[in-house]
Amino acid sequence: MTTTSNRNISTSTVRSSFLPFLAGIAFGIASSILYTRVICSRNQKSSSSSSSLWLQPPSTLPRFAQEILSNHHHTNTEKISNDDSNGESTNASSPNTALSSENWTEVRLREWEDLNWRDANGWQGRDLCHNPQGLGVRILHYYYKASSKEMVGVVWFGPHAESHRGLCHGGAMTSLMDDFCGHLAFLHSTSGQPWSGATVQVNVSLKKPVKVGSILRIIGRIDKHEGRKIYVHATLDDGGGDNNGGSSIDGEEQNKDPLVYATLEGLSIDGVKMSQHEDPVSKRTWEVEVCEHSGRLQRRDSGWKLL
Ligand SMILES: CCCCCCCCCCCCCC(=O)SCCNC(=O)CCNC(=O)[C@H](O)C(C)(C)COP(=O)(O)OP(=O)(O)OC[C@H]1O[C@@H](n2cnc3c(N)ncnc32)[C@H](O)[C@@H]1OP(=O)(O)O
Repeated sequence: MTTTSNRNISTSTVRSSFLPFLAGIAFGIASSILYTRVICSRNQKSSSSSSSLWLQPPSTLPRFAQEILSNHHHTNTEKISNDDSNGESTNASSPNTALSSENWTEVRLREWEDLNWRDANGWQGRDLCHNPQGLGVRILHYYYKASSKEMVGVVWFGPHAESHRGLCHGGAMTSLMDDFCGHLAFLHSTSGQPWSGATVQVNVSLKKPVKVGSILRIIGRIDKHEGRKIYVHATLDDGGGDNNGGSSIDGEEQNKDPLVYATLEGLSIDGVKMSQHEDPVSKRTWEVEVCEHSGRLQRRDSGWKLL
């Protein structure tokens, strides 16, 4: 009797202490599920709200960019030449009038577009300003006019160029200026040495903050060529006019002066050999051809013909 009642007591004691234990475990599991769900949904919300940060450049470009792109059609289907002066007008003109001429050539370097070729030929990363997947400052197009030593580009300032909230680093604007100065010098090199030249001075005046997501215009020219020194002046602006691609309320096109964000006084040195590589890639030259797809004049590096 005593043994049975002891057993009953101990069974009920075990039950009474085990049940709260089970309830505790169940509560723990339920709270951890709830916690995980709350955290997950928070993360989903934050990732979906921050996903706008990872947007690529808009598909509809501002009017000035559309004009730059559409005014460079060329109907000639012959190969032009690999000489700087051939196939291009000798009439120097101001940047704005020159933009409507057909003598600008789109600049295309293989290492900007063909990332497999880039990886296979000695580059170790991605170009700061020309990475097609880049989210910092990205030059979408460069056009060059040899006769007037001018270049114009369409630039997108992506989320990785940010410094102050919603605004871009001055360094992003300066990187762009450095690139512009270097490429203008590479395009106008008279040293006769292929693949040579370097930017040595970039004096950039930052005039106005650039918002993340902006699409702006970079436009400039070689001012002076003294010996090996190439002096470049450039402006980063909004292209003027109605930059949203629309028109004014009464339907008339607005014709505003460009809003200037930065200016450059730069210096490049012609004929500097920056790469120690001795291979066909480092001996590339420029070739001007008509693109068989777009019918536009293009200035391509001869690397497009290499394996
Ligand atoms: C066809 C395919 C094309 C492909 C294109 C690909 C594009 C890629 C490119 C993209 C580009 C993107 C942009 C980039 O990222 S370019 C990369 C960033 N730039 C650099 O890293 C350059 C660093 N600097 C140097 O390495 C040396 O200074 C160099 C090598 C340039 C000197 O060089 P070198 O030893 O040969 O020159 P020198 O000493 O005989 O001097 C010669 C003259 O120059 C004058 N001087 C020199 N430095 C300065 C200075 N700081 N300010 C004012 N003046 C200067 C000097 O007084 C002298 O003048 P003078 O006494 O004769 O009057």
